[in-house]
Amino acid sequence: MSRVVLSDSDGRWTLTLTDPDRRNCLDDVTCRELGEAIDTVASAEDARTLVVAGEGKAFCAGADLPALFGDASERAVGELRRHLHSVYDSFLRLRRLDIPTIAAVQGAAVGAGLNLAMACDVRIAGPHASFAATFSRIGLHPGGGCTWFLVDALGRQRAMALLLDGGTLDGEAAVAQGLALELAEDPLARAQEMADRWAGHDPALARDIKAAVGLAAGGDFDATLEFEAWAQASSATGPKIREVVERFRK
Ligand SMILES: C/C=C/C(=O)SCCNC(=O)CCNC(=O)[C@H](O)C(C)(C)COP(=O)(O)OP(=O)(O)OC[C@H]1O[C@@H](n2cnc3c(N)ncnc32)[C@H](O)[C@@H]1OP(=O)(O)O
Repeated sequence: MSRVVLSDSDGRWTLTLTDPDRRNCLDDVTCRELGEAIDTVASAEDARTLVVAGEGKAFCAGADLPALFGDASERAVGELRRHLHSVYDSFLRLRRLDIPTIAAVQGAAVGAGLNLAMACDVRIAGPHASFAATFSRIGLHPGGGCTWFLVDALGRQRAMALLLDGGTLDGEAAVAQGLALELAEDPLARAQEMADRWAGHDPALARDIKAAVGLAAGGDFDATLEFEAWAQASSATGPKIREVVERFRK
């Protein structure tokens, strides 16, 4: 049975991890399916938004520890690194999607599962959500972009403390610290409502806003200004802005 289900409603895609008994943890099979699903969305011409969700109690329990690390001590570091890279590459492809992506986090997002949520543009936290950067607690150096994601969302000091503590934020703390956007009783419904709204934009506008925010978050102010200038000029020929301009024309 498939561990990842993809559905499309007029370009508003939803990707769901469907292995609740194992808390949607990630082994090679799940990662391959995740990668294929993300590639399908990337090549869908009608794609406007993507919501990522997990079935059951947990959003994603991170690496299937026995499957990924069970024989780690017998493997050469270089070989293990290549394997981990392929695991991470499968879902970090999410970051390369040029459409807005939203994680609906209803339960625990742990380790690589936290990274999966962080690879989305926005996170909506349910009442039982938790965001666990437990790598150091289980003796692993954080991987899969976790340090970048946390510095980006929390700032250097909080990221450092969370990573060294191997700590967990509940939904409320995640929202207060900027790791999640908001709390919702039903995070999937809220994420889909948001996606419906964003899917109403001209796709080029949404894509360019995402690209500009990406540049801004990368810290390159001049490149952001240059990009915004180009993208704003290019959007200025669209029908919506013309309609608004006409309304104000004397
Ligand atoms: C390269 C990447 C590195 C990383 O990602 S490091 C982080 C690795 N992940 C973890 O350390 C999280 C481990 N899991 C948990 O802490 C808990 O689970 C949860 C908080 C996610 C959920 O707790 P609860 O709802 O009480 O479920 P349950 O009884 O612990 O688990 C249900 C079944 O799921 C299996 N399972 C859960 N997480 C993993 C995992 N990460 N790898 C392999 N199996 C996992 C269990 O063993 C068990 O199985 P059975 O029902 O047969 O007893």
